[in-house]
Amino acid sequence: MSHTHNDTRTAAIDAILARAPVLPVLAIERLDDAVPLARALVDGGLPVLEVTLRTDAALAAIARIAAGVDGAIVGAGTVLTPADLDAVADAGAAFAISPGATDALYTAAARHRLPWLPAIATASELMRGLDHGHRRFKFFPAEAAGGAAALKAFAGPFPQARFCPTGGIDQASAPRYHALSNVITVGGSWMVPKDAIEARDWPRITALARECGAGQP
Ligand SMILES: O=C(O)C(=O)C[C@H](O)[C@H](O)COP(=O)(O)O
Repeated sequence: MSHTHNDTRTAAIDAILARAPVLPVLAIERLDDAVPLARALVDGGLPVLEVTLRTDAALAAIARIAAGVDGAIVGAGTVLTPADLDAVADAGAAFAISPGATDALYTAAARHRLPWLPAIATASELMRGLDHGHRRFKFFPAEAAGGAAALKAFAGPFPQARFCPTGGIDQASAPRYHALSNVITVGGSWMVPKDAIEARDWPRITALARECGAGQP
């Protein structure tokens, strides 16, 4: 693969992820929640959304948000296979994120039009991703895999790599990641509590989203 293609891919991911300090990770059970939930987050200053493929409603939710929520940039999470990559692109996702990476996904993504963010948890996984020409990665599961200290340590040997840490992060721990130069944005679900979605308490979710941006440059 050419350098130009890799640089273009890196720039495409940066252009999306750098738009907000936090990337909400959503598991949408009721399809009718998709649009109001996305609107609540956009209103709270978090326009970039990761809808995980963990629920039956996920693909339709992505399609509805892509078509119906002004200002939202909706991507897909829990992309496990090349078939998932095709499915989320067809649904209208603007990007795709995986909780890890496989050779099959690296190969498929290299030919795919959709910007894709593979995940790593260790230096060796990161080196494999760099070998495939990637420079941007999800760091998952962030808190369990060493937290901000691990990402800070990656900056030494891997200065070209930047990350979206996700997994176990909350409002209290997010600043430790935001303080690192190799963090683009921080992913998580703390601003979308299950009980708030269940109760359709969209104002509460907007308020929690606003707190994610408070104190950000
Ligand atoms: O489903 C995927 O593709 C994942 O990678 C997992 C999610 O990103 C994390 O589970 C979100 O983390 P929490 O903020 O701890 O909820």
